[in-house]
Amino acid sequence: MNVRGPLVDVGEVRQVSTRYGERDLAELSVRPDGGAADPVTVTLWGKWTHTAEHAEPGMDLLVTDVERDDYGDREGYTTSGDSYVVLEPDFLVDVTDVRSWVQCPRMYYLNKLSGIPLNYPVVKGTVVHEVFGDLLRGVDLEESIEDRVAEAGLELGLLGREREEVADEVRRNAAAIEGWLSQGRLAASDDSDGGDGGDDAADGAGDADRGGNASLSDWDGGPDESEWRSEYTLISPTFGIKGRADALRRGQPVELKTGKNTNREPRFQDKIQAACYALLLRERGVDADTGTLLYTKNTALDRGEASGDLSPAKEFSVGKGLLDFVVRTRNEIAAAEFDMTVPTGYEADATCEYCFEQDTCMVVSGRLDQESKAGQIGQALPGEEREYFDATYRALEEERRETHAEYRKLWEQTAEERAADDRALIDLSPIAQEPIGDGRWRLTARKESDAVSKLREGDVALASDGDPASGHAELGRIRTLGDEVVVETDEPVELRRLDVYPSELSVSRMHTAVHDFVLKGAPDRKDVLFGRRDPAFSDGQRTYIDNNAAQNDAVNRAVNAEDFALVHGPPGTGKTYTIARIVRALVERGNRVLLSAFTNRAVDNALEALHEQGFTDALRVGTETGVRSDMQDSRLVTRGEPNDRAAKLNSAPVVAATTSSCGSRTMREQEFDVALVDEASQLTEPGTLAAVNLADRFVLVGDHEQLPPVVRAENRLRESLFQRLIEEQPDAGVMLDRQYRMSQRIQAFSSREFYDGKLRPATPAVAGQTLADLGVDTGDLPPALRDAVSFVDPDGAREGNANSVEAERVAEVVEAYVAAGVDPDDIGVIAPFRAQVAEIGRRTDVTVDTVDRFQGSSKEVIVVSFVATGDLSSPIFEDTRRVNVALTRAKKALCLVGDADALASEPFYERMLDWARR
Ligand SMILES: Nc1ncnc2c1ncn2[C@@H]1O[C@H](COP(=O)(O)OP(=O)(O)OP(=O)(O)O)[C@@H](O)[C@H]1O
Repeated sequence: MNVRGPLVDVGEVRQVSTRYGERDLAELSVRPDGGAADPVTVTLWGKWTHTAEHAEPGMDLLVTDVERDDYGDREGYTTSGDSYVVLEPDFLVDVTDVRSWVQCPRMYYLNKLSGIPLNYPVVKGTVVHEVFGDLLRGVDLEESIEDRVAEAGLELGLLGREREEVADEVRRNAAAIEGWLSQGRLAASDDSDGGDGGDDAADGAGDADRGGNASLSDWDGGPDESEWRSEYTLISPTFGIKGRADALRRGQPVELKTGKNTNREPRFQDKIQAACYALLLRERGVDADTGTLLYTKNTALDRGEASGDLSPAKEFSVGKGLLDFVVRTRNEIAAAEFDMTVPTGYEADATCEYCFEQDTCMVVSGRLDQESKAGQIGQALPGEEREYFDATYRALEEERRETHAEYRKLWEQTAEERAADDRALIDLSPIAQEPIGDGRWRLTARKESDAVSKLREGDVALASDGDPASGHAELGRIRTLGDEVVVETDEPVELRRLDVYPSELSVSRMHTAVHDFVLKGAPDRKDVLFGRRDPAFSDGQRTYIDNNAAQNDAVNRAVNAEDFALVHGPPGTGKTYTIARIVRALVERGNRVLLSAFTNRAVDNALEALHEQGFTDALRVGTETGVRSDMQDSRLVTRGEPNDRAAKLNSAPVVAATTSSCGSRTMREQEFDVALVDEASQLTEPGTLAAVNLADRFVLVGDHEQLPPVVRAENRLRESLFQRLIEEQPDAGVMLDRQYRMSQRIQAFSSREFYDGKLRPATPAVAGQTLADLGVDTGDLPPALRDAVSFVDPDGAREGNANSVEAERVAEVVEAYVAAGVDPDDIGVIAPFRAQVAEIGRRTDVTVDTVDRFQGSSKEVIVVSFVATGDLSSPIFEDTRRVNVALTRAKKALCLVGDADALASEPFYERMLDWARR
């Protein structure tokens, strides 16, 4: 049995005499059942006392396979020979992090701060891994090399590498893999234990039946002898570890290393990595007892004592002792992250002089004034910068924990619960798994029900055979989401379920952005952002836009900014139009511009506005699926001839990319004069920095009265850099005050409540627009809907997050507009909860969605469903900024559907009601 719960007390480690001799033990007090039960004592014996040294009250502890050990009338347990002790099992540590922690905990920390930079060993390593996967799938070696080198074209080009040179090097690495693979195949067909070095390995020629491609499809945890699987995602709920194994061979982990190792034994950290996967496999009932490391620079297949052991594959057996060590190491990481302690390096016995990271390590500890085994160099940063760094670091780690909580739901919730929570589409019926080139697979399934979820086309999601935690799951991008579901993955899976995948990538990229800003940022930039100096502007006023004074001011402000400028754009005020004008003005002055935004949609819109203004010399950086189809011609294709690809990017005067891709290793190497960031009010401060770091000056465009940054944790990440700066430096901003979207009647409430009454229609035509402009005779509408703003009380009842009576009424309202002659495509419905979106969606064909999906778009007619009835004990739209977005999407008619009594119970909604009923 297992014991799990929060720790109440952690005893000292002490020695006792037993009949086996002197042994260490530590007694811990735990409240089982997640803290619900009375405390019990758990005695940790032997090496598990190491974990006791890292444990502290408040942490969650799991001890598996305990034995009962009551003491007097006190309930007690003790570790057995089979036990594992896991600290904070809900904190998911990545296998690669366990590996770097084993090398040196400080290396783990530095990797987290600075991410993986663009360098040749990393890119080459990726190519070799891809080729390895291809070989396992039976792809011809030369074909694979050519393909994979081309795939890395842009990165190789940016690193100044020639295609042939790289191909040769990859070929040399692949030779070892190939030889070893064919040897494995021979051994397997011989029914011998295979894999070990042998003289009969010379036959390295490609062979069609290698790779087990046909059998890749339905491996179900019971691997048969000859099977190979490449890249396998594993998550362990018990041990709190996740990772992606390079390959599984007959259920045993194989890790590929693009290096040389002439010792007989694998490197310790490599062994640990493979052992992690063995542990994860064991949890799934696979008897993984052997790990294999494949060193691709070990070219000879024989063992010569003089030159060291040159066989590429080194096997080792994975015993309980090694697995225990893996778990203990993982516990050290979980404990350090619990306290958010910064490692010093003294935890490890690594020798700093031999470490590649020594210089970086010393610089970081010097600047942040951290204790470090390697020592410090340089002067510490000013106190406020170190405080900023620490506070943001913590906020990001809190966000990571929230992401892990999201992961946890993958196994804590049943499939049905997840579906009800909109986090998964379940019960899909698999139709096909087809290879589509580039080693990718297209999975197709039928969605039998009309279930909805948070998932959207273009999202990355976890495709699985029905059980994402213990079954087979692969990450993939959703291509189609209708009655048929199409997902593209790197590996084939029987598509029975699709889950929301909480990626940690954004947390990692935000860490890097903060690191680059604080540790590598220009002092001048930091002076203004830390409030030590006001932002400067040069003089000169030109007319860029002659029919809108605020927009013209904004362009001038942006062009003259020596540090930064802020453009505050309420709904429909021509933000995108102004952005395009700013970009052109900057390019005319000889500047190189980064055009960025939080979403792909906004980036594409800005690009479109540039095209409309006659400027087409902008390069769109993004994935094929992320970029809108009509912008594909502007997209940078990363595959191809390295020099050519790099030249394309390096020479572009304008590069357009999301802020998230600004954190990618290729974009981090780019330099710009100005970064212009749209939707800046929806970005966290580190998220904005990812773009801003790449340029000398920046312009942020946003509206802090609309949607705030989307983050899970309740902390400082919720305030955008845009909002902070507009409050600290209002003079650096210009508010666009003329809107081109809504009629006077519709915009009045938003203008008054959110913009001090300063927002006004740009022209009389905008102010006076009505449904009659669409050829609708308003006399054909029911009297209640004839005004441009109307209110309907359906007298429904909220059940959970839905209100079916209200949904019915919303559908009737939509019908009435359609009957009067409004095109259904011109109507949109907004509801606060996805349950209500689904409820309404079942009753109408017009677009129905949540506010978040409507930001940045508009419709002639908008119907808003408020759901709430009775009182307003739980917030309807979370905060009023969301209501602002909902109410400002309509151009000519807006109908609010809700419970008048409930709305009237809160002043803000009461004022809204008064306006709507006027
Ligand atoms: N100075 C201008 N003169 C004429 N039309 C303009 C001007 N500025 C903006 N517009 C028009 O107003 C409309 C809204 O502009 P735009 O799409 O740039 O708004 P936005 O502020 O980006 O909207 P959102 O609030 O959705 O982000 C567009 O049709 C645009 O062409």
